[in-house]
Amino acid sequence: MYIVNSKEMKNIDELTISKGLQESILMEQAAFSVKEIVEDLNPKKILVMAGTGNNGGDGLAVARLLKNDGYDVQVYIIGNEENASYGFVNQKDICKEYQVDFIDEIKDLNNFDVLVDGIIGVGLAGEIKGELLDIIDHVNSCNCKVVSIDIPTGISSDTGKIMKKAIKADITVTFGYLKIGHLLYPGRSYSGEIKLSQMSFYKGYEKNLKRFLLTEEKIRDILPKRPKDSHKYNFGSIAVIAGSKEYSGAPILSALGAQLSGAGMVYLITPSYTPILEHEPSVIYTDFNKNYFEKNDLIKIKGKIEKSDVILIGPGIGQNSNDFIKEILEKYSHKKIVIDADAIGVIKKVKTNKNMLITPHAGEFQKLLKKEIESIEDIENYSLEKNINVLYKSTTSLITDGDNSYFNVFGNDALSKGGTGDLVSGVIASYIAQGCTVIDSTLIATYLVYKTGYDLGIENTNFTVTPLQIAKNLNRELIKLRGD
Ligand SMILES: NC(=O)C1=CN([C@@H]2O[C@H](COP(=O)(O)OP(=O)(O)OC[C@H]3O[C@@H](n4cnc5c(N)ncnc54)[C@H](O)[C@@H]3O)[C@@H](O)[C@H]2O)[C@@H](O)CC1
Ligand SMILES: Nc1ncnc2c1ncn2[C@@H]1O[C@H](COP(=O)(O)OP(=O)(O)O)[C@@H](O)[C@H]1O
Ligand SMILES: [K+]
Repeated sequence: MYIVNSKEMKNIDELTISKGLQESILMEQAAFSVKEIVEDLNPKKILVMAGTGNNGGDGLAVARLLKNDGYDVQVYIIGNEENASYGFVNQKDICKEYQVDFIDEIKDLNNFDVLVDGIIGVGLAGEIKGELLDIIDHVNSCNCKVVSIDIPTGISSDTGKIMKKAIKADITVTFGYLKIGHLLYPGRSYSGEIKLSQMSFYKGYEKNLKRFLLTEEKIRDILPKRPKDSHKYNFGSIAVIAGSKEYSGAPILSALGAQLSGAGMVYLITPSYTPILEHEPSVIYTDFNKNYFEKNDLIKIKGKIEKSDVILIGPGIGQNSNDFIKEILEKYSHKKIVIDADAIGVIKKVKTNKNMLITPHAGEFQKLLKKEIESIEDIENYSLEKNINVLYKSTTSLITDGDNSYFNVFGNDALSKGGTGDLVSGVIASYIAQGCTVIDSTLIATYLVYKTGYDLGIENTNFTVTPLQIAKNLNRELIKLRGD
């Protein structure tokens, strides 16, 4: 499913209109779908708040459709009508013909049971100012159900950020395509339930789109088949190079993630003792009885690394092994490498390539970027400049190779526990070993871990789910995906 930004949406609108489909037809389609959703709320008294752009035009059309069906509806216009869009003016003229009731003052919003937010949509420019600030406060403090048209007023459709103030919607009805702002927090929570309505937009533009929502359907398409006539080396070998005296649990979660999701051989190499074999005896285990890896340890593990199709480096490795990590990244840059946790910072010092994936959370990415992340483009541009694949881990995770990006929205707070990331990187390495591309492996792994965490949270509570429990239950999603 495609995701667009405001510029792409504008281009799609314009291209559709250039094909001969009039703007008023699109507006009627948009308004009709909003009207049906408002009707489902069984409202007695409705207020449509209309801005003076096309989002307001949609709002006016909704008011007219509701009025025509006998609903008690009033319209309040916000903004300067001198600069109104043609769509707004046209809809206002039609509203007058249909005797829609306009009010020029709102006293108590609690007199209405449904508010329709047709104030500003994807045309939001800059921060909210002036009288609208108070109106938004008023809307957010009332008890009515709020239905936002296209995107809640005040949420940037490009970043999901609140542009000073924003309306908190119960339902957002959006048209044709999801916008980035619906998927990234805080926009994601301000949007409430999102309803996507079909429109007659010209689909020819879709070839230019490069952002997608990760769906179960996509995972079904890319999940590898396991041939019956096979042996362990058909499913790849992984060298998990992880851990330190301080963090001996992280390697366990990574190795379990790799072993319990289908890899053929998992070598776990840690500096200090890690009781992995108590969890899973099939892992091939080595440690060096020391606190952290040093550069000269490389010679001892060379054989295992060279036998492996994939290297996973970083979980629990600490800050003292940077020279060792750098050496591995340089020497084995021809192999697929998943670079996680403390190993991520080391990529600043090496030449990177598309065999590599980094898996930073927001804090780790900020350190790489040396500034706050302003938008999805910051992550995509970094991926392009560094020529590296990125899994940006957050409440909405982004998976990108710089050219195409996927949003994963399956996770929730059941995952907000130390160790979830270690598990994710292990599962990613597993699917790379099984022959999937780095990006597909990241899609599959994040889907499996997040969805399993989500489902376990429903059964047990999000308080109690642990990464180990998720690791042991990865089979559940796989059973569903296989269709057994
Ligand atoms: N043109 C089309 O084909 C379609 C457009 N649609 C609607 O049109 C909307 C986009 O319309 P527009 O491009 O006219 O833009 P909007 O109506 O979303 O926003 C522009 C209006 O908001 C005001 N505004 C912008 N930033 C502001 C700020 N910071 N503070 C206060 N006021 C601000 C502007 O003065 C202008 O009146 C979509 O979100 C959607 O609702 C739908 O009807 C679907 C079809
Ligand atoms: N509230 C949340 N909603 C969705 N995903 C979450 C949430 N909290 C954590 N996650 C996911 O859980 C994982 C945590 O990874 P990370 O912070 O690296 O953990 P660790 O380093 O302790 O193993 C990431 O994939 C992140 O996207
Ligand atoms: K809106």
